[in-house]
Amino acid sequence: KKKSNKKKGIVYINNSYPDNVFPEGEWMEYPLEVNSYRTTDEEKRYLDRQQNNRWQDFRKGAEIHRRVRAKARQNIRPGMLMLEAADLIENSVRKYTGNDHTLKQGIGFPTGLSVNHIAAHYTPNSTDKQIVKQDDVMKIDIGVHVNGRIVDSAFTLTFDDKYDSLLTAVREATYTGVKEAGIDVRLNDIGAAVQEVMESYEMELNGKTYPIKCIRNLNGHNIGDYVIHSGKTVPIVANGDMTKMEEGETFAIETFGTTGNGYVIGQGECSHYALNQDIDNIPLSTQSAKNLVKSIKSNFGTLPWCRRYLERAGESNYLLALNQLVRAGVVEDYPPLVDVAGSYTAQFEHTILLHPHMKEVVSKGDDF
Ligand SMILES: COc1ccc(Cn2nnc3c2[C@](C)(O)CC[C@@H]3OC(=O)NC(C)C)cc1
Ligand SMILES: [Co+2]
Repeated sequence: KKKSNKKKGIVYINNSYPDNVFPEGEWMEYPLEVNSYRTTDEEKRYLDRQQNNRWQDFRKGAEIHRRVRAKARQNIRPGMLMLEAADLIENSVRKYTGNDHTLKQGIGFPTGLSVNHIAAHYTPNSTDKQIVKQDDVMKIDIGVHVNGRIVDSAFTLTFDDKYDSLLTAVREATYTGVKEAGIDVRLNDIGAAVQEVMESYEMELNGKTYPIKCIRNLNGHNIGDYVIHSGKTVPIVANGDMTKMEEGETFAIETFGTTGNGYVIGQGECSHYALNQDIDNIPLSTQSAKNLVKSIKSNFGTLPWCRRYLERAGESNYLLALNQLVRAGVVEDYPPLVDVAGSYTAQFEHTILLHPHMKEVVSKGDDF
């Protein structure tokens, strides 16, 4: 008799998909007729089938992502601690993946809950007393990974419809980026198309009119196995980058709109970190630093993590050693990225898969 894998409160997603075939995302034609002289449609489909396990991993992660973000939208409310909001999201991912931050499947990166002028890379540390407020513009950026295939998708949550034109501007700009993306498309052209849509919007707030700008130093990015940012950045303004997207690549297409300067700087207490690649021969001066690297490698590998996850993995009094690792270049720190105080920033993001024959918006849902 098969041992039931139903531990208390865990609903493995596999029970819903016993044949391990997961729902496909939204299929889109490529904008450019991909130079088909290279391969026939038959060859393209054959090529695609070779990566089926990889595509299934992304689709499983995306199905979990849709369920988790729906729960977030239904349950996050003003008056709640940011810590409670983060736990709600992270426990939901853990419920569907049945593990806890193993390298097999689970949380893909720290749950982003950046509000208002803070655009990205904020998640509460354990001592954080911040409360969700009625007027907040909260960017909920959730990562789910299955075998290192990271689904990176985000939306902006508000509790007041006065921000709706900012959210519409960013949602339409992200949809434009998703539509323009494709094999052989130049990254610059995506940025230009996004910028044109974003900057055609304005927001009326407390009797003042704000033009909506792109945050020009935030970008989308390609995604590698266990690597959230694997080298290519997708600009959200025209930036002259003639690099092309390539077949088989995975991209996080994200745009950020703002009523502020349209430029972010790193500021405030850091929560987000990730092991850098090729760090094995960087000399470490203290035993505590050496022990901490071992713990980070075995818990997260090169996946991004935050202080709460390190504590959950059993580390304490780690801050001095962590700062040594950051100074040595072994660990990268990602402080909160902020526009000017008093400004409002919004984000929408999807993960897209560049199959040989078609583009799949794998994180697409009926919400965005
Ligand atoms: C350490 O935890 C993380 C989590 C997610 C990412 C994924 N990412 N990589 N770059 C970015 C991102 C975010 C979090 O999506 C949003 C914006 C940011 O864009 C950007 O251009 N940033 C600078 C180069 C200025 C990276 C690290
Ligand atoms: Co993201």
